[in-house]
Amino acid sequence: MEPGPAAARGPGWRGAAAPAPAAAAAVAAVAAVLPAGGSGERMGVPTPKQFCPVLERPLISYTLQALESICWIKDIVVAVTGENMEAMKGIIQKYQHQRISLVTAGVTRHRSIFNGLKALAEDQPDSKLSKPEVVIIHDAVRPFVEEDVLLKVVTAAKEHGAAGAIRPLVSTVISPSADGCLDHSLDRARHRASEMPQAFLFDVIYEAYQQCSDYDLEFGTECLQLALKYGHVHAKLVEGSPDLWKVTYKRDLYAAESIIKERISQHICIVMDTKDENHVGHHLEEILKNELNHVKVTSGALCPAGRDLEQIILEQCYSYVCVNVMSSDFEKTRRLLNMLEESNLSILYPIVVISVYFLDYKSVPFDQKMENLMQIKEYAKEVKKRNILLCGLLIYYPQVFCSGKTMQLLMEEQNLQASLRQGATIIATLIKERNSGLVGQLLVA
Ligand SMILES: Nc1ccn([C@@H]2O[C@H](COP(=O)(O)OP(=O)(O)OP(=O)(O)O)[C@@H](O)[C@H]2O)c(=O)n1
Ligand SMILES: O=P(O)(O)OC[C@@H](O)[C@@H](O)[C@@H](O)CO
Repeated sequence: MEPGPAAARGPGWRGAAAPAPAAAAAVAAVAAVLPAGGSGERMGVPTPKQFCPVLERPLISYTLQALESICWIKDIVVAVTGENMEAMKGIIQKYQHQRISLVTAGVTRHRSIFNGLKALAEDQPDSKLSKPEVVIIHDAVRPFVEEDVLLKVVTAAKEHGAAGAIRPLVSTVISPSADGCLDHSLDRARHRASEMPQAFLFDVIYEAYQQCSDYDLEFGTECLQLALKYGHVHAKLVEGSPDLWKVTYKRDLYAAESIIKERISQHICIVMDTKDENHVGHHLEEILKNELNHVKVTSGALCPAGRDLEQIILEQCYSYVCVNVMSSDFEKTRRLLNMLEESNLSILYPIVVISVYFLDYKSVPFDQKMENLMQIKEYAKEVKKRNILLCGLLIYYPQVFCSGKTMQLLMEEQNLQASLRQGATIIATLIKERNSGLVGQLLVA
């Protein structure tokens, strides 16, 4: 077994690990076993699905991050095949996962889980981990597991001996006859789908696996059934959320990527160095707030010393709009990128940085400014290596607003509003899609 290094953090992590909720603190010790030794045949690709990339990061890393962000889970045991052991160690190292121990998977899911439990049992010669009171079993390919459902199944397992998450059935379950016709169907309203996480008093599930028949180890798919059959324990069933589904087919990877993109696009920070309420950046901020319901739009300054910006970075914001007015240099953007790189924020999720230039590109000669703006291509290539997606956005900002010539002011006001609305639409799309194919591009509103 290989313990892993210190952890990286992602959305949902708030600085020092949150204190354990009272109910969890009532459980003496909790560990988790993650079966991750499958081949992912139904995914239809050579790479086992737990290692398939989602936003250029292996799927299993999201599940590890979800579990390691919960401070009352003391140890996480992951079962992987021998041929994937080095790859798994590399993932733990790259994403700085913590409290991870690796064991060799079995040829079936139940055998993998059993190997994970043996690592936690103190009756094994090479066991380095202490036996938990309660053990969580969770498929490594179910990345969207939240603390509340884990706490519910752990608390229920302490009382009942076993507990598992369930979901309403989407399709009706039927039983075919030998000749391939309908024999009977089950009343869908009286049945549920068994999902994960599940939790057990360690002794209940470990003894069940030790008594388990070879047939059950080979063909079984339900841990709760083992606790019932061999331990006479009727597991408590806990309603789970829709996001607990198991990534099984390719479509599930697309769904997982969409959910992750949606989650990290919920907060946009407008970076500008002014408190002037009439600053055009504040108009852009207002339009973004109106365009994007349920998205938090805040503003942060790079100086003095970017203190409030540092707080926004700590709050795990992954989307930044850096506002430059009547300038085409990179100084502001460069300083923002330096702060983001120092924060290590982009280890877990791609950060989008949009460098916005308000320029009167209809009346100001383009040559010099354009040359500066084209630097973005090279700069973007550089920061892409650190998972930062940088692109530029040119928003038409008539000079009349600077010279204050009121006679044209009204005429140009509508043009500016149109540009700001189009700019906000482009910003929203770039942040939502997080398409690495657009890095280094200069878009025009
Ligand atoms: N011998 C096995 C088989 C499966 N699993 C794990 O059990 C979980 C759920 O299993 P499943 O979705 O069936 O994964 P695969 O067996 O990889 O998928 P398939 O049946 O499509 O091959 C996955 O995290 C998988 O890696 C495991 O640890 N050991
Ligand atoms: O059979 P699979 O390996 O695809 O899935 C294993 C489990 O996730 C599945 O059986 C759930 O119903 C929970 O027990």
